[in-house]
Amino acid sequence: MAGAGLTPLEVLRRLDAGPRGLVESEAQRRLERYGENAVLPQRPAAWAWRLLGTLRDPFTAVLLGLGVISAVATSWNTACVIAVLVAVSCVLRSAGEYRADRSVATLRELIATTATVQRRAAEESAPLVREIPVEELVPGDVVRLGPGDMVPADVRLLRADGLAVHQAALTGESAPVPKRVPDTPADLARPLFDQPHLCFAGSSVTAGTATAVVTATGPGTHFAGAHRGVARRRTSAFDRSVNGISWTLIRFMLLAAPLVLVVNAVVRGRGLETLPFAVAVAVGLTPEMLPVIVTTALARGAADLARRVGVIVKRLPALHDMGAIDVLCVDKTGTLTQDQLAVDCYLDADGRTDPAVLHWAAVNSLWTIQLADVPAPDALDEAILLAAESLGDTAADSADWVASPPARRERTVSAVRDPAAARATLTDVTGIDVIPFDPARRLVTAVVACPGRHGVHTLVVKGAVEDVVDRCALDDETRARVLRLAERRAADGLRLLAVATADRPARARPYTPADERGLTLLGLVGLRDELAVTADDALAALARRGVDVKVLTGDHPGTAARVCAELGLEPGEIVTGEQIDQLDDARLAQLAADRVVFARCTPAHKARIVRALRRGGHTVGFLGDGVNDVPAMHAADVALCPRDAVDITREAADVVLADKDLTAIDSAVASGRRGTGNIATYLRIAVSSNVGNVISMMVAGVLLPFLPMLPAQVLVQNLCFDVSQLAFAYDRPGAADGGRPSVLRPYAFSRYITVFGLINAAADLATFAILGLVSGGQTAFHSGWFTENLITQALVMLLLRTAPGRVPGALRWSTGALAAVGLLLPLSPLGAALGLHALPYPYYPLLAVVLVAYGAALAVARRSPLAAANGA
Ligand SMILES: Nc1ncnc2c1ncn2[C@@H]1O[C@H](COP(=O)(O)OP(=O)(O)OP(=O)(O)O)[C@@H](O)[C@H]1O
Repeated sequence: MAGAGLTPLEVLRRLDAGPRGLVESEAQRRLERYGENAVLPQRPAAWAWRLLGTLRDPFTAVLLGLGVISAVATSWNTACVIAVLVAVSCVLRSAGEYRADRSVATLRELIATTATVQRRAAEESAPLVREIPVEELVPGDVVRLGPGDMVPADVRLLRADGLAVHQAALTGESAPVPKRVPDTPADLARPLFDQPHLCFAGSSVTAGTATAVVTATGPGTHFAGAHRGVARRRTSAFDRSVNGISWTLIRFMLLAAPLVLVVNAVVRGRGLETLPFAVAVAVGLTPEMLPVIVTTALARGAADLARRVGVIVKRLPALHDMGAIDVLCVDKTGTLTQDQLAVDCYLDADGRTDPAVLHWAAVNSLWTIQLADVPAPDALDEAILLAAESLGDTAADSADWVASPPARRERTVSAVRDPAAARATLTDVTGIDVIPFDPARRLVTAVVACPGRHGVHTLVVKGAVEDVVDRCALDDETRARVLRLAERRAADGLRLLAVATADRPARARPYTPADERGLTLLGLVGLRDELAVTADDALAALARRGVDVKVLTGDHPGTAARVCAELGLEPGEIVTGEQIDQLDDARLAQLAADRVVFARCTPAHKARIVRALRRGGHTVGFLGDGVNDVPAMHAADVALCPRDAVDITREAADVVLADKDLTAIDSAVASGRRGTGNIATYLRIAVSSNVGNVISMMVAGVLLPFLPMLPAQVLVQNLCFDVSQLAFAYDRPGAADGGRPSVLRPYAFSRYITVFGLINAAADLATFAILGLVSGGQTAFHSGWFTENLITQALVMLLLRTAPGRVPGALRWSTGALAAVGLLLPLSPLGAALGLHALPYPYYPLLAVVLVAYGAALAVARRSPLAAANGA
C-alpha cells in the first residue's frame, strides 16, 4: 500500500479527507471517479465463456474423447452424433446455469453487506454515522469497524481498541491478527499484511473496534489485485455424493468400450470395425444431462424457497446439502433465544440483592459502548443500562441511548460521536480505556477514573462467572459458594455475568488482559432471555425429519440445559469446553455423536465439534448468528444464519433465513430433499436403463451375426432419452423421501441399477426373440429394438419415480413424446436416413405383451427392499 509509512494526518491529507468524514457531494463525485467498491466483479460471464466452461465437465470431456476416437477411426457418423450430443448438453447446461446464476444474484442482493460510514451533509455540518451499501464506499471515507464486520475496503486505522482481524483470505493464516495504531513510525521492512495499522478488504473483524480511513476500493484493493477470489471451501456433501457418483459412472463407461471390443473379438472374431459401436455403447451409458438436471432442480428449489419462506440459498449445491444433513448444530443465544435480554437480578456473593453490582455492571457497559466505538451495542449491555436507569442510577442516565429499534443504533452512534455530551450525563466516573469482549476470554473490561480518587484507575470487569472468578482474589470456600450460586440461578434459565473491580495506579500505557488479575468480586447479574417463538416448533419438525439437533453455546451449562429443556430437547449430560480440551479427536467424535448440549464453548471448540461429527460420517449443518460461530460455520457442510446476523456471519453462511423464523429451516431441508430426490430419480432411471442396454448389446453382439444397433441409432436414442429426462427436474418426489436425510450413496445406487438394469435387459432379450420370430433381417432388428427401447424407457420413467401418485404435466408430455418418437421415427424419412424402417404388423401386439410383462416386473421389483435402497 503506497504511503504505509505515513502518519494518519499525512494519509488523510493525501486522500484529501478529514477525520470527520467526507461531504456527501464529494463522496458522490468520488464514486463516479473511482467506480463501485466491488472487490469481485459481479458482471455475468459472457455466453461464449459460459459455453466453454461447460466443456470442463467430466462427462463432456469423456464424450469429446470418444468423439475424437471415432473421428480418428473415420467413423464420421458417430463423431457427428457425439458432437450434436455434446452441443445440446452444453447449450442446455449453460442456459440452465445462466438462469440459476441470475436468480441467485437477485437473491444475494437481498442480503447485501453494508458498511458503517461517517459523512457530513455539508462542509460545516456535524458528522453523521450511517450504514451504506459497501459498493458506495470511496477512498477518503471514514469507516467504523466492529466485531463481525467485513473490512469493506483497504483502510488505514485512525483509532483502534483491541482490534483483531482474520485475514486468511489474503494470507492463508487462520489465527486472528492484532491490529493497532502504533505510537512509533511504521516499520516498512515488515510485510504489508503484517503492518499493524493497515487492514485489507477480504478480511474480517473478530474482536475489538476501530475507526479507519479508506485508502483503496474495488479493483484498487490488494484483495482484488491478488486475484485470490474467495477462500477455498471444504469438500461438501454435494461434492461427495453427486461428484462421487459421476466418477463411478465414468469408470463404468470407460470399462464398457474395451469390454464390447473384447467380447466381439473373442466370440465373433470381429476386429476394430466394432470400435464405433463400442464407442456408442460407452456414450449410451453417459448420464450427460446430469449437470443440467442438477442445476435446474436446485435452482427451482432455491427460487421456490425464497418466494415462499424468504430463505436465501447463496450457493446452489448448499440446497442439496440441506437435504443431506442429519445433524444440525445451533448456537443458543440469538438462535434458540431472542437475544432480547432483561435484567432479572443483581446479587452479591452471598446471593443478596445489591444495587451496587448493577451500578458497576452499568459503568462497564456504558464505557464499553463509548470507548470501543462499537457500530451496534451488545444486547446484554443495553439491558444492563436500561435496568440501571430504571433503578435511578445516575451512572446510567445515558441509558437514554437505548431507544427502541430501529432508532437505537442511530442514537447510540450519535452519542458516541459526541463524547462531551455523553460525558455530561455521567456524574461519577470517566472512561479511560477498554479491553473489548472476546469470546475466548469471555470478559470485557472498562477502565475508569472515579471522582476524588486522583492517581487511581479502576478496572471494572464483567463476564462469564467462571472466568471472572478465576481472576479474583478469593479463598476456595467463597469461590465454591459463588459458583454454586451461579449454578442455581443458571438452572432457572438465567444468563449470568460476574462483576468485579480492581484499583491500579493511574497510567498512560494502554491496559491489556494481563491487567485483569487480583480482582475484587462484587457479585452477579442475572439476565433473562426469552425463547425464540418458533424454536420449539422448528426443533420438533427437524426431529420428524430425522435431523438430530445439538446446541453449542458459550453460555453456562445450567442456562443451556434449562433452555433446551424448555424447548422440549432432552439435554442429557452436558459437555463443557474444558472437557473437550481433554479429548483426542476420536473420543470427541464419539462424544459429539452421543451428547446434545455443549456449553462454555469457544469458537474453536464449536469448530472442533463440527469437524468431529463430520469425521464420524455425519452431514452437519451449523446455524449461528455471531462472530463466535464463524469458524464452526466454515467447518460445517452447510452454514445457516438469520438475516440480521453480523456481516461476517452472513458472508460465511450458505443459507440465510428470513428473520428469526426457525421453522424456515424445515422448509429448506424439505426443499433440499426434493431437489436431491429428483436428481436421484434421474440417475436411477437413466443409468439402470443404460446398464440394461449395455447388457443386451453384449448378449446380442454374441448371438447375432451383425451389430445389434448401428452406432448412430444408439446415439440418437440416447439423445431422445436424455432430453425427455429433463422433465425430472420438475417432478415431485414421494412424501417418504422427505422423511430422512437424502444422500446419494454410490453403493446402494449400484445395487439398484444392477437389478433394474437386468430387468430392462430381460425385456430387450424378449424383444430380440420376437424379432427373430417375425423377421430375421438386420434392419428390422434395428428398428424393432429402437422402438422397444424408447417405449420401455418411457415406461420406466413413469414407473420408477419415487412418487407413484399424479404425474406432473412436464413428465406426462416428455414420456408421451418419447414413446411417440419410438413408434413413429422408423416410419419417417429421418428414420430411413438412420437405417430404420417400418416393422411387420405382428410385431406390435407381441411388443405390447412384452411391455405389459415388463411393467409388471417393474411394479413387483419396486416393492422389494432393493427399491428401498435406491441410493438416495
Ligand atoms: N457483552 C458482554 N459482556 C460481558 N460478558 C459477556 C458479554 N457477552 C457475553 N459475555 C459472556 O461470555 C460468555 C460467552 O459469550 P459468547 O458470546 O461466546 O456466547 P453466548 O452468547 O453465551 O452463547 P452462544 O454461543 O449460544 O451465542 C457468555 O455466556 C457471557 O457469560
